[in-house]
Amino acid sequence: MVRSSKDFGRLRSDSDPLARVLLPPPNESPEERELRIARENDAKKISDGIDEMIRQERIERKKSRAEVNVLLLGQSESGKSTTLKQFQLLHTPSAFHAERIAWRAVIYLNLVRSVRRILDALSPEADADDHEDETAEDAASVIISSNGRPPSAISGTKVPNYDMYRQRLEPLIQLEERLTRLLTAPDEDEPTHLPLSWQDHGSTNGSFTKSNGRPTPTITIPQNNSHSQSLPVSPTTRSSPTRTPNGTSSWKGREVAVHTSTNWRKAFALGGNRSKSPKSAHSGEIEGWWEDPDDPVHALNACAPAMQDLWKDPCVRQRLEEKRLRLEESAGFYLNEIPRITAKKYIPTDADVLKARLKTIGVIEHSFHISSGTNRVYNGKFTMLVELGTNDTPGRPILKMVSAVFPSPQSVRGLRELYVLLQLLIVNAIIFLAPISAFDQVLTEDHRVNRLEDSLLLWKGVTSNKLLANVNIVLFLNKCDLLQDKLDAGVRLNHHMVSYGDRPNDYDSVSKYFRNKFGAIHQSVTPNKERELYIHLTAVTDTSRTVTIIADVSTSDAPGAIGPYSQAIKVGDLLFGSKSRQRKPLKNLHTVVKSCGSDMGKVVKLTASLFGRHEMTLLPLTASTQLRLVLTKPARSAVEVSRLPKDVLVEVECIASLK
Ligand SMILES: Nc1nc2c(ncn2[C@@H]2O[C@H](COP(=O)(O)OP(=O)(O)OP(=O)(O)O)[C@@H](O)[C@H]2O)c(=O)[nH]1
Ligand SMILES: [Mg+2]
Repeated sequence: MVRSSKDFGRLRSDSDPLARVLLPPPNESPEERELRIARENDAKKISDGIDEMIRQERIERKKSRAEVNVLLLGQSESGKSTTLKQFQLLHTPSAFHAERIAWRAVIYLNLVRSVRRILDALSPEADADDHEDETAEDAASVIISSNGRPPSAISGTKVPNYDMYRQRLEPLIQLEERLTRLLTAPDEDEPTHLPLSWQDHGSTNGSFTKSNGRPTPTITIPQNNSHSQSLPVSPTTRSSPTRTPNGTSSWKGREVAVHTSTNWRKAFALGGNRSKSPKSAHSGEIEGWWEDPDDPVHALNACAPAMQDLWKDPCVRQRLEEKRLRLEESAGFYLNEIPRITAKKYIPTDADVLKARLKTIGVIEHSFHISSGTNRVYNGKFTMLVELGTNDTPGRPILKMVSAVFPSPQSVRGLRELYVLLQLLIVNAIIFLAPISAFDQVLTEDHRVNRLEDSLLLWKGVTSNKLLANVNIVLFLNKCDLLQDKLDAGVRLNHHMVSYGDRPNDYDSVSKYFRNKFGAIHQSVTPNKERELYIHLTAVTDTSRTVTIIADVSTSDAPGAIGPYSQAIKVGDLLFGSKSRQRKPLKNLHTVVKSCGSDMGKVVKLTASLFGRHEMTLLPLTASTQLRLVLTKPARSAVEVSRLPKDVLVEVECIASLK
């Protein structure tokens, strides 16, 4: 018997509530039907296009072999995974978009964790902890003082509604546990393996349990021992230790980390087989997880008003301020966007995915076929970016791995990782990330160590390494956006780093100081005095800024090259402002394009990208000037530049002179 698609639709709808939603309206006229079918065909075309792009990328990936290996290094939360995501967004956008839905669970968990951190910080038990901790911290302040705690943190603003908030938000505490289990559930390929409970991991601290001979992801639960080598718990300024209301320590404060050698995205797709393709976002297809009563979105959605009330409560904010718990700086901060994130049909945006925090354990690698650009090194070649998880084995594995350029045996978890690590033997370039906003933060695993000082030590270890003497190094002084906010909020660098002295506490001076400091360390310890160091001031969560830098990494003449040190500084100045720039408003954008145009033959690269500031700087142009344009609106080419309205102001900066 031949059935029409309508029949199939009706049959499917009996068992599938989603299909019912997709059924054509009962009294559809022939014209409406035609329109609907045309709409559906269009949607299918878009969807097929995406599938084809993904397929092509896969084929490309299989055909090519990695020819350029870039290693991402830096302390935990320095931004390595985020940089990887930016590369992915730039070079394999379809794959990036295809994974957006899977990040929903991580974003939910990040949001729920922020709420719980507030509740924990407001709890009466937290005040008792502050009493205990302060003595330890004061004693521990050596060269760089750790995060001092003001007396107001101990007895300060009371939050009259605390109990009410705790009660209204109780479902979120359970949701946190559920999401953690979901995220750390084993692959679908292992249907017989039950999700591991947190108790199973209590003492594993990143070790792996085997199921059917294969590794399964674990929740890493660091110990609170200050000398332990375990993971940092808190991403930002130290927060109160996590306690349950009765004061016993809780697993819930621990950061979730999933080993990357498993197909974690599959595990992340909420609802298993009911997980939805991002196609639906483009085509308007309705495949709603919101129809599933078990989906976490319902608990979140129901708690959204309570979350909003908590976050908007002036007493709460005052108390957090007193405790110096700056959640805005935290990894995975979504509290300012509660209604959007908790909406039933929420689909993460690119920016949401970039902000999402999931700790990396093990080795993660992404390969890109870089076909744009004119340089002879990267053009048409396959580039592999490798991130080394920092804390999965005791004893700072980065330094161990890098100094041996080979892992310790226990850090190799399978053939795939072994393969990746073998690739490291032929590493061409290192991107080292140092989050310079962290100057007032301490490592969670050791409250005596300032995070920035830890980065400097790591930097020294990497740059002094003899085996890496001929590897180009690109330094990302990262989280500049947070640095700027912090300095604007009046946090003083010299309170935490005495060597800064009485220099001005503004962004330009501070960033210059850090550039010089990292540069000087490299200069003094590098075994290869000829090696060029490329330094960028970055905010890798910001796509428009990072794209420009990534384009530089991918298109310069030497592997990993961005340009000589002095040149890179100017790139940073461009992105974040420099006193030395001449400022001159420009009335007509075409003038800029024209004046560039006359030198076009000599212009090596003309880059344009989104930039949020309505101002411009124009340095004198000469016949041998390389130009960079940073626009107030998105634009990807000079052609687009000339199409912008005449009154749009741009920033133009000379970044180097051609030899
Ligand atoms: N505001 C801001 N946030 C950033 C920046 N770079 C990274 N982040 C955020 O910081 C958090 C940590 O970044 P990751 O990329 O996960 O850090 P990582 O170095 O991979 O950390 P591990 O996997 O633990 O080694 C994420 O939530 C990022 O979104 C930045 O420049 N600015
Ligand atoms: Mg990571």
